[in-house]
Amino acid sequence: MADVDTDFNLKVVLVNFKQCLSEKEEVLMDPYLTGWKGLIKFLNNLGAVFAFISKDVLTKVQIMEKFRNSEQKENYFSLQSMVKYEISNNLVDFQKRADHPDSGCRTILRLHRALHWLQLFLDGLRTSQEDSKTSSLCTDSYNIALATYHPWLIRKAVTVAFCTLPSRNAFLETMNVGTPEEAVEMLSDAMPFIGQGHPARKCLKPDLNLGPPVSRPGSQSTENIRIYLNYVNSSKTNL
Ligand SMILES: CCCCCCCC/C=C\CCCCCCCC(=O)N[C@@H](COP(=O)(O)O)[C@H](O)/C=C/CCCCCCCCCCCCC
Repeated sequence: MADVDTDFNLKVVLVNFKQCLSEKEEVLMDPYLTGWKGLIKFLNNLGAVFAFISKDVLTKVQIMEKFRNSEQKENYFSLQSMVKYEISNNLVDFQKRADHPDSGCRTILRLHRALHWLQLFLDGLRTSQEDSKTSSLCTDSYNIALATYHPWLIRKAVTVAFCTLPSRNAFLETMNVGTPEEAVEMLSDAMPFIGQGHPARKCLKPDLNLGPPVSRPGSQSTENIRIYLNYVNSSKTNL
């Protein structure tokens, strides 16, 4: 189960996400979840105001770890195998949260949206002026990537939490990759890869691009992925 200790190093987290992509262009679940556990460490260091966010992420990581420790673990080896398995076996609620309230498809979709927030936020941090407010950077990224999926109460709570964030430079230091300047340099190296490269194309894009279908056009796998992409892009995905 999720073992989330206290040290955080953004470089290590990014390496975990980079390792998500297999040679066959599958997104591998275990390094993906390890990457998330690294991010939880960071959230835990931000103090009590952020506890509700880190608890939500931890719950979602634990849902996925439970699948990976179950008899069906092979079906949850990658995001592609998960989509294939859950959709073929009617394990995803499409209309309302009902028989499968915590499906892997639903849970991963929420984690992916949050990674999109992270991508925007890190890019904002990297390209902003030294005196920029982290709360504004956070809010702007949140409004683009996540706010539409959250109810009013969560949006308000998040906005309040953002106001407690440290300054931009203090923030860059918490990455544990050296001085703020070195952190910016590291982010500059990492952003192309986050934006278009390995994990990005598969893990960080808001539309959850699952990459090339694992089998031929017209096959059942392709159809499953098409169904999942419709689910991701549908207006009802907040169920
Ligand atoms: C040194 C820079 C490194 C930055 C590292 C940042 C680390 C944090 C990374 C990501 C955090 C985002 C986590 C957000 C998860 C949101 C998942 C979600 O949408 N959950 C909602 C829906 O779930 P269900 O109820 O449908 O199961 C849930 O309702 C919301 C719960 C809590 C609110 C989440 C708000 C997220 C705001 C993102 C900001 C994170 C703050 C990070 C501060 C830098």
